[in-house]
Amino acid sequence: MSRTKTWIDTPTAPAFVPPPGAVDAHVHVFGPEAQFPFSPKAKYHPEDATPEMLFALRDRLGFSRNVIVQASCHGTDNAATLAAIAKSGGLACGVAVVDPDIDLPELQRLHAGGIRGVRFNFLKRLVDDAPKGKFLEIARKIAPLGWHVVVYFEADLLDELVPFLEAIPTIVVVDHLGRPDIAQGRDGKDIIAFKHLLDAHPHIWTKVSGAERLSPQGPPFDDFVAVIRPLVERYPDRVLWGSDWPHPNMEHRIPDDGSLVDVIPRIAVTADLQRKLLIDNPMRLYWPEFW
Ligand SMILES: O=C(O)/C=C(\CC(=O)C(=O)O)C(=O)O
Repeated sequence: MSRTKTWIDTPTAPAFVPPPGAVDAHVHVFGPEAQFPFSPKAKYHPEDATPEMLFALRDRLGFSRNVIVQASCHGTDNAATLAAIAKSGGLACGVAVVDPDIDLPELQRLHAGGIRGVRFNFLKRLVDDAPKGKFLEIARKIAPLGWHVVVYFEADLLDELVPFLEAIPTIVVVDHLGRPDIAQGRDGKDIIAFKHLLDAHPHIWTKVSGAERLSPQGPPFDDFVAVIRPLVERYPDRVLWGSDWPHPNMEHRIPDDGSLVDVIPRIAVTADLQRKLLIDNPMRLYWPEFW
């Protein structure tokens, strides 16, 4: 598999200036492969996207902190994510991918390394299987540590996943809004179903991220803004935002991170909403000791 590069080295500086202390709550690191080889089961083979590159991007975009989410290309070996957190000087936390037989000492090691959640990935193009029963076992094990669960699925799976999401005993954060079809508009069936889910389950949060993946129109993402702004206003205390750098699998539509940041003030239109989205909500979840 040839290695793919899915990011711009020097993105545009955004016009929007995030408030001091803002958290970019969905990023990844890849490798470096020489030190942290990719999983034999990886479905893509990215170029190295190192912690140093991530921290330079964080500063360029005007953010203070990152949440590093273990990407599927590293499987359940969280070493690259942990190494990046360790290099961040306390400015990054992480979300791990773990096996169901993980024991308490290993969970405590991950906690000491800055992990605050686990991710369950349901995308068939990224993982071979997504065993709900085993995921629930993991969710029960991590709950006493005060961690939460991050779930990545596409809209066509939502109905089927509801009982599973209901059974998770922690906060659940849905990646990229459960990937609705934005072309359906703000009253489309995918968004209506997602609103029903959030209305009925106060423990379910969402990342209002992924404009570059979800918007058929592309920059400046007017279609995404029209559909997602009402959600930020409806669930102001349950939304997170992430750039998704280095944009895995986006080699054919590599986004400019500056243009993604400029979506923020259009979906969170007041200073109060921006503070909740970028500071209050992620800090409550990832750095509650400072909150
Ligand atoms: O990370 C993302 O936001 C999206 C991904 C990759 C991914 O999740 C993974 O590799 O674990 C995708 O849609 O290809």
